[in-house]
Amino acid sequence: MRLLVTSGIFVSDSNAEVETYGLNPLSWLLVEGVESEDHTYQKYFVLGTVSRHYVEAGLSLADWFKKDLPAPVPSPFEELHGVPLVHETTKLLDEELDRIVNEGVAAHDNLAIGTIIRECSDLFRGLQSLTDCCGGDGTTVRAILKAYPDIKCTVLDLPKVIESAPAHDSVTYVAGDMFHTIPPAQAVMLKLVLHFWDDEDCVKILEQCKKAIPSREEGGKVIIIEIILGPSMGPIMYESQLLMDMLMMVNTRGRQRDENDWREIFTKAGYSDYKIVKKIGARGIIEVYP
Ligand SMILES: C[S@@+](CC[C@H](N)C(=O)[O-])C[C@H]1O[C@@H](n2cnc3c(N)ncnc32)[C@H](O)[C@@H]1O
Repeated sequence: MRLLVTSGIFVSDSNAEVETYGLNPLSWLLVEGVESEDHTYQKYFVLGTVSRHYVEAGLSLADWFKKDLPAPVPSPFEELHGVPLVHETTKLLDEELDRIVNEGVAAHDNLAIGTIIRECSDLFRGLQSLTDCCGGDGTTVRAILKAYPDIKCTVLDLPKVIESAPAHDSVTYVAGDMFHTIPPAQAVMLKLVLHFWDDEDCVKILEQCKKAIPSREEGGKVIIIEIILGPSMGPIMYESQLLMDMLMMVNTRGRQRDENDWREIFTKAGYSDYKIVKKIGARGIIEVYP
């Protein structure tokens, strides 16, 4: 417990007659069953990152760097274990790991959506329609609809995800492939999607988004919620961003990007302009205009 207190996971009250330990905001995230909009239970994200498979992939990084692997270069995880992470074949490696990772990614991705809706009210205000591209089971659009019930929301994801998504009167679910076509809307949202893909695939995804939205004058935009690497939010947030960059490098073909990287991708995909709406914690919100 002393080590965990020193590492910033718990607090202790050493003035008490008997030393007592308490939760801080970090360990609070590991408490299950909290009824609060902004609370998502992060146990599975932690279990994934400390799993044998993640750790072994991290340890294989030095060998991976020295290999002359043909493009598309597999991640160290894929090279070592033979299957990619967060993929339909991951369960062939280990069913329990696959379950933990899927739960962990969902918990991580839904962390702080309430804060984004509250802090960036202009992002969704006045929107007539929105497609959440790779929107999973629709958790994000359901949160948006609570605040903006008039937006016509569509969720695009792979067929196996859409099959098990809970029905909702105001949400249209579309099973498909974002590299092929994206359901049209005034705005397309990509929340924590592009960090899974290399630059070339990001350009392809953004080209499809551009086909799905109207002109800038008609309110067309792509909303991107991702890390924008850089020290502007202070050393702790920057370290978190860099650790997430390492996590993506070891386990996926993607990475985290700084503003220059983002600008280059937007330009290659044919967009005319972008605006960083806000940075909240380690993540940022970007609007990209056709
Ligand atoms: C990390 S999750 C995205 C997170 C989600 N936007 C959120 O914030 O909760 C990645 C999602 O992309 C979906 N996906 C992967 N490849 C896809 C494709 N080619 N077309 C559509 N969806 C895809 C996966 O099924 C998964 O639900």
